[in-house]
Amino acid sequence: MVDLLSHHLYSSPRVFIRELMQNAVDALTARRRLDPAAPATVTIRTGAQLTVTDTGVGLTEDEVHRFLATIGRSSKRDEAGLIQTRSDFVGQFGIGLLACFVVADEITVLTRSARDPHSPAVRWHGYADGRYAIRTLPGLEIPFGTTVTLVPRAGSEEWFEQARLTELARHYGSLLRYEVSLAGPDGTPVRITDTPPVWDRPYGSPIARRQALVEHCERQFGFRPLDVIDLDLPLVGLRGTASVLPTSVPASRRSGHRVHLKGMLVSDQASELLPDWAFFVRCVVDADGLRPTASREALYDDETLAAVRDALGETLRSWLAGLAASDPALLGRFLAAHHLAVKALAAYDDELLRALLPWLPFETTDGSVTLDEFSRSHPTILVTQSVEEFRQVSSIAAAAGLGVVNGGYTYDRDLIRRLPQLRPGVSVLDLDPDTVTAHLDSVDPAVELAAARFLELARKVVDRYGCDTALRSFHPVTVPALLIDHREARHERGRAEQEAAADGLWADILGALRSSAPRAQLVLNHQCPLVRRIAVIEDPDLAASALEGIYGQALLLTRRPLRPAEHAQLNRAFLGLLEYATHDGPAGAGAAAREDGR
Ligand SMILES: Nc1ncnc2c1ncn2[C@@H]1O[C@H](COP(=O)(O)OP(=O)(O)OP(=O)(O)O)[C@@H](O)[C@H]1O
Repeated sequence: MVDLLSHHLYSSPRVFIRELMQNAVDALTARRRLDPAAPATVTIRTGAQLTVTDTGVGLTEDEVHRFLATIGRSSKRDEAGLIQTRSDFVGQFGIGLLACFVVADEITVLTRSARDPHSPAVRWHGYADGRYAIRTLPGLEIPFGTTVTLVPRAGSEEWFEQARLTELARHYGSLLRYEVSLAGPDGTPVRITDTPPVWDRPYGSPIARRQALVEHCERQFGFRPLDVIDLDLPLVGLRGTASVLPTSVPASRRSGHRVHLKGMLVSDQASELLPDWAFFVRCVVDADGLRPTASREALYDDETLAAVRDALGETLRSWLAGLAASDPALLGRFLAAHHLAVKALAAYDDELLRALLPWLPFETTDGSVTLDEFSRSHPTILVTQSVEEFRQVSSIAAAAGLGVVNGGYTYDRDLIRRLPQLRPGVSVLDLDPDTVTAHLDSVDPAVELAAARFLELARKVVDRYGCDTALRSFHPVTVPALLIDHREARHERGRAEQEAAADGLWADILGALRSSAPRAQLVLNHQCPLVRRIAVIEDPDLAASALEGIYGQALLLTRRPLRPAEHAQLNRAFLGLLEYATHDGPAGAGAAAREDGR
């Protein structure tokens, strides 16, 4: 058991100093309960051996047998042996001292109980193989308290080196609530504790306090925060700060928070302290009411932790909502870095959305603007389902005066859809192909009639690809045609292709899935000079090849990945046109172009 609990429980030998400091501090807490005026110091001395001396409650011989010498026993539980989360003690499991066996073969504890002033001091020797020996020392001149001595095992000397030990003791113990100091071989003590914590110190002014918190964040996390938010949950005795990162970090590179329990650092990587969406802050907190796991290296994931997570999330949420009113410039800088996190949050929170709506940027046909701004010029907002759809229609829709928002990014579509609840008078519609075509100018009936033969041919050519044809007039004139297509139409084409390639039962099943999805539409642009020229080509084969080319180009304009059948179509169209451009016959396109000087 000694081996299991010392070598296998902890992630690194370095925790032994944390366990020693923690036992000393708990002993001081127990002594102060007996005598609030008792001295309360912990002194660590290192050299050939390490000693940790406290002026704490000490142990009687009987207690040494019961608590120190028995694995899993602790004097820090209640009468029934239950762990009291809200007690003042850090320890609770009765195994911490065993961490010392990672770096030493032998632990010596010299202790004298303040609880029973007439009982003599006791010296206990514990060995890594589980044996122990006890000796009582006559006389009462040894002061109350305890000294633990470790002699480094061969190979573990590095952990006893003064500089390393100072750094470790500060890492774990800087917020411990009693004074801890450390002296090296020359005997000069340095302070380990740095209390009260930076957020609880008295300052001359709020500006001075803020400056101190900013500098503290720079030291702890290495960045200058946009803002520092106070965290305070009296119910679990939690206090601390959340520092707002100045730049965005990918959610996948999220790092955790520094959590102290009753002053002792439990983890500097605790990500479970805050909700997932709060990846824009790094926290340092000290709490009384949270529980550590047995290795004291992580937080125990219980209901209290869940409630703390919610409550801290609420603190951040109200900070955000408050910022809109108190410091819009800061909010602007914050959103420039973290709008994705805020959108994630606003997607589930009406109040926050209402507060932040004027500030959240969206990609629209008017550029990157807020929805409030956008809805002023476009009371009907059209939303695309995907980024490709947006790219495909945005220039044409903008030219036609339509207001389109890119709904393809995570959260954006959900947020836009909630806009009418918050801004009555604004309507939000999904952008479908019919909406776009309806807004493109129709051509004069006479023009349409004149182009009837060409349109008929176009219909025939693109029908093969499950697509309808229309002739419209729109800007920009350099675009010969627009392929308007939605997801269901693409899906239906894919299904039809599979059905054609399949046989027997499978074809029947696919046939049964046939849907009446709206067909894609190739909208030819009558404003485009190229289309006008193609419309009057006499040779039907050349006209068909040109239409194949136009369809292929419109397909490329959609910027979506092409399916094998679409690649084949492009290939055919390209080769067909090359064929015409290069063959020598009298009706050859190359010859025609040469003749009229083009
Ligand atoms: N410096 C000390 N002064 C007084 N008693 C001590 C001291 N160190 C250890 N003890 C006694 O030994 C017991 C066992 O210590 P140990 O560190 O193994 O466990 P713990 O502190 O109770 O719990 P945890 O495993 O959570 O650290 C303690 O409960 C305490 O009674």
